[in-house]
Amino acid sequence: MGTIKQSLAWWGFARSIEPEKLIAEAKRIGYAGVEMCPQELWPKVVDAGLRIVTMGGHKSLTDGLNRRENHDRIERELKDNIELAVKWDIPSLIVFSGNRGGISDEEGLTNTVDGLRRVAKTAEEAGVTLVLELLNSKVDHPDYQCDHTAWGVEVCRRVGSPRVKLLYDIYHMQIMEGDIIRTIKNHIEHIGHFHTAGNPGRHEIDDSQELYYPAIMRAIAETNYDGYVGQEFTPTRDAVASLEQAYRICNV
Ligand SMILES: O=C(O)C(=O)CO
Repeated sequence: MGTIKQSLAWWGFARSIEPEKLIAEAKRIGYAGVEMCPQELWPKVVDAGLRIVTMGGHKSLTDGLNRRENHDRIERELKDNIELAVKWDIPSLIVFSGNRGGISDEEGLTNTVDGLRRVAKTAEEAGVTLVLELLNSKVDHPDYQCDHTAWGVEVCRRVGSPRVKLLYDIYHMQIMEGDIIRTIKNHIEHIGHFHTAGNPGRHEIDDSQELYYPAIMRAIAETNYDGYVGQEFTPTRDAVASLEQAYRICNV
C-alpha cells in the first residue's frame, strides 16, 4: 500500500459498471473511498468498508458563491450538508465559485470569501473541509470563475480557515496553467483534495496522454499531504481495468 489514499469519482465509472460491482471492485483494488455517489448507495459503500470521501456541498457549479444573492441559499445548503457529512463521516464538501456572468474577478473574489466566511466556523466545529473546486473554463466549464490557482489561493487566504481549502483538479489545471508540480508544492497548505484525469480527453491517466502521474503523485506524497486523490475520468476501455491501472500509477 502506497502513501496516497485514493478514491474514485462515481460519475466517471458508474455509467459502465453496476453500482454493487463498482463498490466491490473499488474495495478489491485498494481504493479507500468513493466520491459524489448517490445518497441511496451510501449504506452499501460504508458496509463495503469504503469511505464516502466527497459530496457536493451546494447547488450549483454555474450559480455559486461569487453572487451575494446566492449566499442565503448556499449557507442553508452547506449547513445541512455539513450535518450529513458528520453523520456519514464524509471529510470534504465540494463548493463552487459559479460562472463569472460579467462579475469581475475582484468582485467575485470578495463575494466568494464573504460567502465562505458565513459557514467556515460551522465547518471548523464539525471537522468537515469545504473544498473550492478549480475547473478549466477553456474546454469543459466556460466562464467558470475559479479557474486559476492564484484566485483560489487568495480566496483561502482571505477566509483564513483551516477548513476552507482548494480542490486542485490536476486535469483542469493542466488545461489552464500547466506547471502542475511546482504549483502543488507552492500551495499545498491550501489544497484539501485532488482530482485526476488524462489530458487531453479526460480519460485514462496512462501514457496515452501528456501528464506524468507517477511524478505528480510522488511530489504530492513528499509534501506529507494526508488527504485523498480522486480518480475522475471516463474510461475508454474496460472500466475496472482502467481503475486498476490508475490505482497502480498513483500508488507511489
Ligand atoms: O468537471 C468537473 O471536474 C466537475 O466536477 C464537474 O462536475
